[in-house]
Amino acid sequence: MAFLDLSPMLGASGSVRLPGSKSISNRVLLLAALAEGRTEIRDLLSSDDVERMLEALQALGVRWERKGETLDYVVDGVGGPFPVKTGDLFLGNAGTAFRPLTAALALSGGEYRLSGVPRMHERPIGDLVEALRQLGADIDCTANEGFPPLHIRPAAIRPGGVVKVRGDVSSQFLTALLMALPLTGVQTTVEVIGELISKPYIAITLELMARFGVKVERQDWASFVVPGGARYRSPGTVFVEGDASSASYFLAAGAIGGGPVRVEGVGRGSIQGDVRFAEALEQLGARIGMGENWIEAAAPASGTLKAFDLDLNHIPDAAMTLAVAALFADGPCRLRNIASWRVKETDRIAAMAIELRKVGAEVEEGADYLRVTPPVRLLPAAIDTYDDHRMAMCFSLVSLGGCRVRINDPKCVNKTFPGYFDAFATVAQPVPVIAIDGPSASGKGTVAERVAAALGWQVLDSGSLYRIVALAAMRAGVALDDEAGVAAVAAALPARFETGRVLLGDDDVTTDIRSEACSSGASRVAVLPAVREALLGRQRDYRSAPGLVADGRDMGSVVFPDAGLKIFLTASVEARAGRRYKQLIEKGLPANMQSLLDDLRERDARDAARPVAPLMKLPDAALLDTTELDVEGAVAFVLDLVRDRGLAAG
Ligand SMILES: Nc1ncnc2c1ncn2[C@@H]1O[C@H](COP(=O)(O)OP(=O)(O)O)[C@@H](O)[C@H]1O
Ligand SMILES: Nc1ccn([C@H]2C[C@H](O)[C@@H](COP(=O)(O)OP(=O)(O)O)O2)c(=O)n1
Repeated sequence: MAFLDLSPMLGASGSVRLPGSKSISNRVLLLAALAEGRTEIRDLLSSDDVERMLEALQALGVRWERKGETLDYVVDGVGGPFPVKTGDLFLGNAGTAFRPLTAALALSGGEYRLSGVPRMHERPIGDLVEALRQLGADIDCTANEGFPPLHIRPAAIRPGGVVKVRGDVSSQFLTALLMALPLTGVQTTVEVIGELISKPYIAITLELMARFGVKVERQDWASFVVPGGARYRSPGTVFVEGDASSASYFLAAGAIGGGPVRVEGVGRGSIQGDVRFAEALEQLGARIGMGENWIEAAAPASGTLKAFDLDLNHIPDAAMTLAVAALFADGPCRLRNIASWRVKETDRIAAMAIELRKVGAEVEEGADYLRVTPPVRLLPAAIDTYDDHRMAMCFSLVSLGGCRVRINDPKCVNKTFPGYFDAFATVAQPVPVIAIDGPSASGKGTVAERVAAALGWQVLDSGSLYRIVALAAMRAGVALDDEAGVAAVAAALPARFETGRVLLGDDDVTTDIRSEACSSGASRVAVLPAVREALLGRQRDYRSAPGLVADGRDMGSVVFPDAGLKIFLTASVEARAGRRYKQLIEKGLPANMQSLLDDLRERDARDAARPVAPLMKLPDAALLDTTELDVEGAVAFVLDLVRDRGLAAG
């Protein structure tokens, strides 16, 4: 399974230009297709769901063209029902394509089959089919009644009068019906049964229909009159606003990670209901700024988000972002009136509960609510995303808690936001790492410790972990070439570092691990891939604010490939043997110059030749040869580079 590892972040600030709104993109495409005249659409969203709509329109005889490599399209409207009267349409998991096309095709007088991915076939559409049947449409649910796939046949449509549709499962049924009804040319009233959910999405529908010349008369949110003789007419050019739901991740990043983070493409003038996510964030204490076409969020003055109890029916999609923001609140939070989550790309209430628990939260799941109690400390976890773009985007925010997080199947964001993780990387600042790799006795440990002390950062002596593993394996009687056996020792290693001391269980092994037996043992267990894998997460957990200096052989290549500074520290083998000799004698340990030289040569060869994580100078590492350089000189070299790259704050 493909995954993306996000590093622990220090914070977030900056600015992001949002991709186009999915809701607006797919509505505008359909309206432009049904309208008379040519419509120019600017800044259309480029994503899977929009692709599905474009393919379907083409198959139905609508001519459209993309202007070069831009996000601007031209659609030649067909001025009524679709001209192609038969078709077999695959619509993936795009609800914003499936529902409106179902309604428009049911009233188009042709024979069509509509299907999608397996999850699409689990998402209800019965209420819409029922409403269309009241108009005389002939629609078959070919697998299970109430669910796609669908088979539509030509039928005598009886428009006019009153059509009833349920509004409490998905507001897309009402949207679909309203957008299709002008095809009949007859005045028809739609009455909503049950409390209409997600009203702001209906507001988008009405606003866009009006721009295409059809004004629907609304009485409360209960009944809607589509006028007779109404026809869609192209308004000429339509600009697609930035996606307000996508904005929520960046605004939350600003509120959690210090900020300010600004999103451009939505603002005060937006017709999307999800801009009200900013108000919800404000209730959590975030500081919000807003202009005509931008919104900005920063952390509360107190630094911590306030616990909340909110009815989120009006912003069902952006509300998912609040479930993850709850991890950063100062107490238990409740998200209410979110039952529609259960019929989205996945059962989002269930999925959210499972994944929030993985990072340490206590979660209570109800039919239409979630209660999230934030953990004292976030736990690193691999997050499953359920083919749901919003799950993937939401959980990227965990990294802002200074906690690494793995996102499984990160490409699912392509549904609405293919460049999401790149955009996230432009506002989130990873905890900085200096990776110092090089051969034995080149001075890595000494330099790493001094640099860390100068910066006030954490330090990781990764070699000592391999040494402790070798010692623990020898003590447990596990042969050093028994890969599974040593890996098991490594995975459960009860090792701790305490001010200058190394402890294995309750034993102080500070001196023991420096013995020649442990040095050569470490070098032997370090060639075993399963051992390296077992120590990977443990090493990455040393990365915490304000920064980390890590030394070893593969700090820059494997453990922290995104390190802001990589150093390859080396010296001639004679110089290194001389240093090691002096070091051992000073510690009162036995030492022999010739055997140290032989041993270093042998270990250099083994470290460089092993197939996993071999020792080498990476192309992006700075070379530091200390054969003729003292410790102070080496430390100054590294600190100069830190300054040049602006790696340390202040
Ligand atoms: N640039 C240097 N010049 C001289 N001696 C050094 C230098 N860097 C380190 N040393 C000494 O060499 C010895 C080995 O260094 P150490 O940090 O343990 O190496 P490593 O971690 O690379 O095995 C230490 O006693 C250290 O003081
Ligand atoms: N990141 C690391 C660190 C050390 N190792 C191996 C290499 C060495 O043989 C042992 C011990 O490492 P350490 O840095 O303590 O060894 P030296 O003091 O340099 O001899 O572990 C590794 O493979 N990967």
